[in-house]
Amino acid sequence: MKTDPVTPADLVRSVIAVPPLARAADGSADVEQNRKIVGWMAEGGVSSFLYGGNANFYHLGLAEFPSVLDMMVEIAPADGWMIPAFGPDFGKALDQVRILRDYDFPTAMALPMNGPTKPAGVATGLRRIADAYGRPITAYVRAENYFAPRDMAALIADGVVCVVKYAVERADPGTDRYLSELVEAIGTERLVSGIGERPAIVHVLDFGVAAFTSGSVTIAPHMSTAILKALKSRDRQTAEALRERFLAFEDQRDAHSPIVVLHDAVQLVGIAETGPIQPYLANLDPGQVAGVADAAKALYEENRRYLSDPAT
Ligand SMILES: N[C@@H](CC=O)C(=O)O
Repeated sequence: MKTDPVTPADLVRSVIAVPPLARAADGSADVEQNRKIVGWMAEGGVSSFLYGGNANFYHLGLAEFPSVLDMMVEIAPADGWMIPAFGPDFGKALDQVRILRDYDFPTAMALPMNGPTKPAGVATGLRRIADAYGRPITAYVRAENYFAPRDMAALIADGVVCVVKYAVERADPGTDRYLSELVEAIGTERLVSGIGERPAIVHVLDFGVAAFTSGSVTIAPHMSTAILKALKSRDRQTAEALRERFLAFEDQRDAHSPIVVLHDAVQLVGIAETGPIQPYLANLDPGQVAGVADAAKALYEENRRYLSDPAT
């Protein structure tokens, strides 16, 4: 498992997978099923695994936190970069990074707080959390002006933040003044696109961000890895043709909850038993299952076809 400090090169060596967290029927994190998920992605060229939103870390309590971190260490591939998350509120974040100090993860991600915040307060909070952790943290922005670009530049310059995951959704990802301001303030080498395959091409090729995170890579790791490869060689046409195959599944995720659909889809296609999702989320409603299963199986099948013949 990677334990040395994060460098810009780490961000581009693999798609940064954001997998679900499989749980056993009793609700405990299931080591063997999570190992299967990681192993499947590793076969597809993935070596970076971020346990954050899709693993529903938002609702992970303090008491369970160490056992889930232990599991991440246990299932990490030899060359794997495992990134846990903490938060989203400041108090839980501080408590969790005190636990994280006992582990060798080189960074951990601050989940974005979807509640009362001010940009200056977020900047101060991230600085205090990183101080308590004693290591640089990964920042995650999902909402316009969550933090000020100039504050983020200072946090990076001071070694407080080592990666920024950008996930503000736009109808047209090519029109994004906040992202432009962020690029202007912090550059691109520590900035990753954080909304999966859909906006990744525009973020990487047009805004210059370094790489991208993905949930659907859990279903189709070989094709997602191929998108990263195409982006690295600035082959937009290949990247777009591959991305097209993800969209029906991404539509299901957008329609019913990206986290829940991914969690249940991994089981529906037979990669692993993901089991019950932690409240306050809930598994798919019965009426949603058929549509999700169809789209997930189609994506999984596209990946299998790609694997047997990348030219198709
Ligand atoms: N939210 C995106 C990327 C992960 O953070 C996804 O699930 O595809």
